[in-house]
Amino acid sequence: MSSPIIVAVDFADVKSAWNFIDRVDPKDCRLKIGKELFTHAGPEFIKQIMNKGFEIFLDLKFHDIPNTVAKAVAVAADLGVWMTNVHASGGIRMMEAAKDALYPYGKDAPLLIAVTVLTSMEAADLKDIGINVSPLEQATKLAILAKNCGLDGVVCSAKEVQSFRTRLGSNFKLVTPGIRPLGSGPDDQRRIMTPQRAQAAGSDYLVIGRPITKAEDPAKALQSILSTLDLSKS
Ligand SMILES: O=C(O)c1cc(=O)[nH]c(=O)n1[C@@H]1O[C@H](COP(=O)(O)O)[C@@H](O)[C@H]1O
Repeated sequence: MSSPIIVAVDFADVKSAWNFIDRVDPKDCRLKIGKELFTHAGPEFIKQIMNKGFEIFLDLKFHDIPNTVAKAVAVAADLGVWMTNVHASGGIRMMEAAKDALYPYGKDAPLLIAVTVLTSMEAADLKDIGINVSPLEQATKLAILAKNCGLDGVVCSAKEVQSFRTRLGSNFKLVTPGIRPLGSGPDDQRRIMTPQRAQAAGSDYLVIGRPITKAEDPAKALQSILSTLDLSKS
């Protein structure tokens, strides 16, 4: 697998999702199933996509008491997904419980990553919820906690990648949504970057949704973004 792209399969229904998935090769991208499609279609749908050879990022951003999150993460591992995530702001005990729950799965455990500061948030949004530091400062604090808890990486903005790479090392996975090719509007995203710049900054995985899923021809949109990336890198 040389593609760094994870497509956010945020379609409203299974038929539209299959229209896209059936036209894509697993070597061109991994697929992220998030709250919308998971709530609609559930684990059976994920099993069907995995049977087609796709690696799945189950993005349910668990954020709850440690016991609840640990149990949920173990169910994700039973499902056999490649990656899953929790909110770092759930705290150290929650992240440690999630990591411990994956211990019995050994090398078959999914990658466990923590969301730092959502890419839809900027300084003013943090201020609204009582956090009076910049997104970079807050994301850095949470990324260090996630690493200390033994997690495999974080979800962050590509704007934070250069700094995180230096502080957190080359093996810590940096997964970046908020990716917008030139000419695509930001939608609700605030800390955005183009695919090429995110890759050049050192992002491991680029999570891309609407620039692909809302395109007239999603499979073609994916190929067009891929053609701008260096596929020998990942
Ligand atoms: O965990 C995520 O995947 C995530 C974290 C984050 O900070 N920002 C973010 O946009 N995401 C997800 O990444 C996808 C981005 O989609 P687009 O904005 O349509 O490209 C969505 O499915 C979001 O749920």
